[in-house]
Amino acid sequence: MREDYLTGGDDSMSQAEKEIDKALRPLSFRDFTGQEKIVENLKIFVQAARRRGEALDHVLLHGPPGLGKTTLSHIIASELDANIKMTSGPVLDKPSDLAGLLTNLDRNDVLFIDEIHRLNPIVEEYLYSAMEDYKIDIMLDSGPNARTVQISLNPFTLIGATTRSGLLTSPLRARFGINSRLEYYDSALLTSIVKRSADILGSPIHQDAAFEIARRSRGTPRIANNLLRRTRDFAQIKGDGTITVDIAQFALNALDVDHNGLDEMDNRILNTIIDKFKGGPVGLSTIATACGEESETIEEVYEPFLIQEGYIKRTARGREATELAYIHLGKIPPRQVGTLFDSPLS
Ligand SMILES: Nc1ncnc2c1ncn2[C@@H]1O[C@H](COP(=O)(O)OP(=O)(O)OP(=O)(O)O)[C@@H](O)[C@H]1O
Ligand SMILES: [Mg+2]
Repeated sequence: MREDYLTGGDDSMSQAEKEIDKALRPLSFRDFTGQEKIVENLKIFVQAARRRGEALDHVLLHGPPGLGKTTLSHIIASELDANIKMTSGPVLDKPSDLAGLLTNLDRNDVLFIDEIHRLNPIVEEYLYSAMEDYKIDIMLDSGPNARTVQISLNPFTLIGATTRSGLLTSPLRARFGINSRLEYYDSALLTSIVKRSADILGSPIHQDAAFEIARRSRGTPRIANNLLRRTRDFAQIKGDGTITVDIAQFALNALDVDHNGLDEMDNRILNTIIDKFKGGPVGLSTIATACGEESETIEEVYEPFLIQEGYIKRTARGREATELAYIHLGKIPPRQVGTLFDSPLS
């Protein structure tokens, strides 16, 4: 499989970190832990497409960051024995950027478009005929001589990834034959991911330590791997290199990951809703301003997990803190405050 990166990559990571990240990335369906139903289906679709010698149907992968959308896309291409070209929505400025990519695809190759919800609408429209009929219009010349010709493309598979499937237009969404939503991972799955990663890094880890990291990773493999790497640093400096549960707890506390796995921003969001807005309901942009974070980031990264774990509720009037959020922060939920003062004698 050949991989072409047309995006700049994540500049926030050092070269060494990128290398580690690459080493930890599962390369086949077999290495990919969890998301069982999605993987089982994809295996069948990939096998069937291969048997027919056809391109796999277009695939949309959506779900919160760090759950394995990019990883799965690479795996799909590799299992198809196809090349993968990678780009992302905001990078494709005009139709000609997309045309350049599409005309360079070999038969049955994969084109991966990350953040597909951020495609320019003109580029998006241009994509429709490419996805549907493997055909695009190309503009020749300009001015009075301008004319368009239609050219045929090699059959290809588009894999689109997004953290915000709600922002996709319905015509685009309808053009994906396979549509999969990745879910948060449970602690057992994350424990095995942590153990596999520790193994690759050559770091001895105790089972209860792997579980501790897993359970405090917000259901997300990327976070689990990051916490493992940082914990490994603590184990090497403060211990003998073995990651024990004591080291894991020490490291996680030092990293501001609380006992339920909520990080500093999660807690700031909950504290804000409760202390500044009486528990809500309060609008997203108001929370964002009060927390000093982008609304988009809160909605994409923090909120889905806080909702899934039952700390906040989304109502028509905004976000509300639940009783669990009060208890988590050691505060008295409003309903109980009422009952404290409602003396049965009065
Ligand atoms: N199922 C899995 N098993 C093992 N490791 C995984 C799994 N899913 C993800 N990972 C690890 O987590 C990291 C993040 O995954 P990936 O980059 O695929 O997430 P993503 O969904 O594309 O995130 P984003 O929305 O931020 O682009 C990968 O580098 C990989 O090492
Ligand atoms: Mg990704």
